[in-house]
Amino acid sequence: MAILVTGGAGYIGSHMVLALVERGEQVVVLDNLSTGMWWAVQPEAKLVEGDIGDEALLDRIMAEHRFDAVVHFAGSIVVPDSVRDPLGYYLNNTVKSRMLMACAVKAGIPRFIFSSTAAVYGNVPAEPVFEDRPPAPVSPYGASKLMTEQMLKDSHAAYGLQFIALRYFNVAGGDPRGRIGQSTPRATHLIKVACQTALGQRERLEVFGTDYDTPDGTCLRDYIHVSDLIAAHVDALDYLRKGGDSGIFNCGYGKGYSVLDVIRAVERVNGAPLPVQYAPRRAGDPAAIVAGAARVREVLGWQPRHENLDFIVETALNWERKLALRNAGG
Ligand SMILES: NC(=O)c1ccc[n+]([C@@H]2O[C@H](COP(=O)([O-])OP(=O)(O)OC[C@H]3O[C@@H](n4cnc5c(N)ncnc54)[C@H](O)[C@@H]3O)[C@@H](O)[C@H]2O)c1
Ligand SMILES: O=c1ccn([C@@H]2O[C@H](COP(=O)(O)OP(=O)(O)O[C@H]3O[C@H](CO)[C@@H](O)[C@H](O)[C@H]3O)[C@@H](O)[C@H]2O)c(=O)[nH]1
Repeated sequence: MAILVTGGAGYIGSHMVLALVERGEQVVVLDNLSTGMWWAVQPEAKLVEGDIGDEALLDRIMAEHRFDAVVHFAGSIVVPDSVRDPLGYYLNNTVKSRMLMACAVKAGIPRFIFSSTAAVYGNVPAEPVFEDRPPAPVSPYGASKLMTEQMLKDSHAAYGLQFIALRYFNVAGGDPRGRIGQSTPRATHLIKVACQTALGQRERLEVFGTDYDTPDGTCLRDYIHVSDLIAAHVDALDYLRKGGDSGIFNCGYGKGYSVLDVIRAVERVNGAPLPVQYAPRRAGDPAAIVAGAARVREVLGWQPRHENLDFIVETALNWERKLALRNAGG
C-alpha cells in the first residue's frame, strides 16, 4: 500500500514525506510546484508534477497505485491574499479539495488526512480554544478550509471515508538534522522573517502592533515545531489504520508566545541583537490564539519532542543559513 501526499514539495508536506520514507512507507507526491520545490521531495518518493484539480491525472495515479491514505497538504496559504482573491482561494482550497476527495472515494481509498488551520476559529478570547468551539473564520482562507472539513464530515457519513482534520496553529522550524526546512521565497511567517533578518537578508523586522491587550502588547501565538506537527500526522495515520474514529484535532502545544518573546529567542540563539521596527497592527491579526491541546495527546497518543521556542528558532535559523548557501549556488 502507498500513501498519496499532495503538496509534498511544500514546507510542511516535505517534512511528512521525509517522515514517511524514514519509516519505510511507499510515497507518491502530487504537487504543481506553485510554491513547492522539487528538490525538497526525498528521492525515495515518487514526485508527480500536476494539479489536485486534474481529475484525469488523479484517476490515473489512483489506478496505478494502491493507496490506503491521502494526506492532503496542497493549498494556498497566505491569509491577506485570500482577502484580495477569495475566489482563487475557494478554487484552490475548496473546489479542488472536493475533486481530490471525490476521486479518492471513487477509487476506494479509505483514509484522508487534511491540513486544516487555527484560522477556522476566527477572533477568539485570550484563553485556549478547543475543537468544539463553533468555528467563525474571519478570512476566506479560514472559510475555505472549514468548508473542506465539512465535506470530509459529510463524505464520512455518506461514503464511510475515514478522516482526520488537523487544525495547525503556528508551524515553524525545520528538520532537526537540517535536511529540509521552510524554503518559500516570499514567506510572511514571523519566525522565518525574523531568521532572515538575523542573517542580514532583510534590513529589519517589523513588529505589527504593540497595543494589543496582551502582557507585552504584542500578539500571542502557539508555535509548534514542524517535526512535532508531522508526528501528529503519523499518529493520525496509525490511528485510522487501526480503525480509530474520524475527527478534528488542534495541533499546538497550548502555550502562547508574544512577538517580543520570539524576537528575544532569535537574539539568544543568534547571539546578536535583532534590528526591529515597531509598526501599526496588521489587518486581521487576532490578539491571541492558543490551542486547547489535550485531545490530540489523549486520542491520537501524540507526544511532542521539541516543545521549546529556542529549539524551534535554532532549527529555523540553521535551515535559513543552508538555504542561503543553496540559493547562492553553494
Ligand atoms: N504554514 C503554516 O503555518 C500553516 C498553518 C495552518 C495550516 N497550514 C496548511 O498546511 C498546508 C501546507 O502549508 P505549507 O506551509 O507547507 O505551504 P507551502 O506553500 O509550502 O506548501 C503547499 C504546497 O502545495 C502545492 N500546491 C498548491 N496548490 C496546489 C494544487 N492545486 N495542486 C498541486 N499542488 C499544489 C504547492 O506547490 C506547495 O508545494 C496548507 O494546506 C496550509 O493551508 C499551514
Ligand atoms: O514580519 C512580521 C510577521 C508577523 N508578525 C506578527 O507575528 C504574529 C504571527 O504572524 P504569522 O507568523 O504571520 O502567523 P499568523 O498570522 O498567526 O498565521 C499563521 O498561523 C495560522 C494559524 O494560527 C495559519 O492559519 C496561517 O496559515 C499562518 O500564516 C502575528 O501577530 C503577526 O502580526 C510581525 O509582527 N512581523
